[in-house]
Amino acid sequence: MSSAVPRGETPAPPVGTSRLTVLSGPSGVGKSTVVAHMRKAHPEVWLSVSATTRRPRPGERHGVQYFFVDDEEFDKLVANGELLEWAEFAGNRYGTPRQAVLEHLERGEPVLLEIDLQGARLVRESMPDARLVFLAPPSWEELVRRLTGRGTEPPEVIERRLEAARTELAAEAEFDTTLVNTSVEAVSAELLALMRID
Ligand SMILES: Nc1ncnc2c1ncn2[C@@H]1O[C@H](COP(=O)(O)OP(=O)(O)OP(=O)(O)O)[C@@H](O)[C@H]1O
Ligand SMILES: Nc1nc2c(ncn2[C@@H]2O[C@H](COP(=O)(O)O)[C@@H](O)[C@H]2O)c(=O)[nH]1
Repeated sequence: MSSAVPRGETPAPPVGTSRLTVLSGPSGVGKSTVVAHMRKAHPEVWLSVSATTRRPRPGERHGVQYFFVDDEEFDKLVANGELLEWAEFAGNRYGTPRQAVLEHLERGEPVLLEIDLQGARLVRESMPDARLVFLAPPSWEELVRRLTGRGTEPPEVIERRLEAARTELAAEAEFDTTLVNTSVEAVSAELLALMRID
């Protein structure tokens, strides 16, 4: 799949990583929606803010949903080893800032990464204690409905994301757990239970 080629990884950190949870799943399945719902009730769950070369969507703010950077800045983050993992997804690059993740893990806080399949694979290699959770749609048709209905991407980008989704759905067995996002409330509770948060 041309839009989803693993690109980058840096060495394993020395801290305990058992409080690290990685949430992946196809674009539009509802990862951000579930995480936002969960964090409303449990703000103690620390969510990593990724860097991306994607343009902000209406309402997205630098430092909140993402650190929006240009190609040159992203190159520097990679060159300086500042990313725990990074990948190209549907024409843009995305990466997890390393330092903040390690600091929160060192404090023993629950840490959540919301990243794509390639990133999840890289985290599994560098931090094998991390818990990998796959968020699946109730059906392919519902995934298409959600991604299209969100209205944030033009048709050609939706096509690229759906192409990536086929690969991601085929990789579900690589994850420790699958949660099916039929209900945001139910799946948020399941995720909290997996993270052992009351
Ligand atoms: N359980 C659900 N039932 C119905 N609609 C849902 C559900 N969960 C999320 N949605 C809707 O699906 C759309 C996509 O959700 P969201 O943006 O959270 O997906 P995502 O997995 O974070 O996508 P991406 O990977 O592209 O960032 C949104 O319009 C959201 O409101
Ligand atoms: N490998 C990584 N993937 C990431 C990261 N941050 C987000 N993502 C994933 O990218 C796609 C597209 O996101 P969108 O906001 O443009 O819809 C989605 O699967 C995200 O989970 C990251 O740091 N690394």
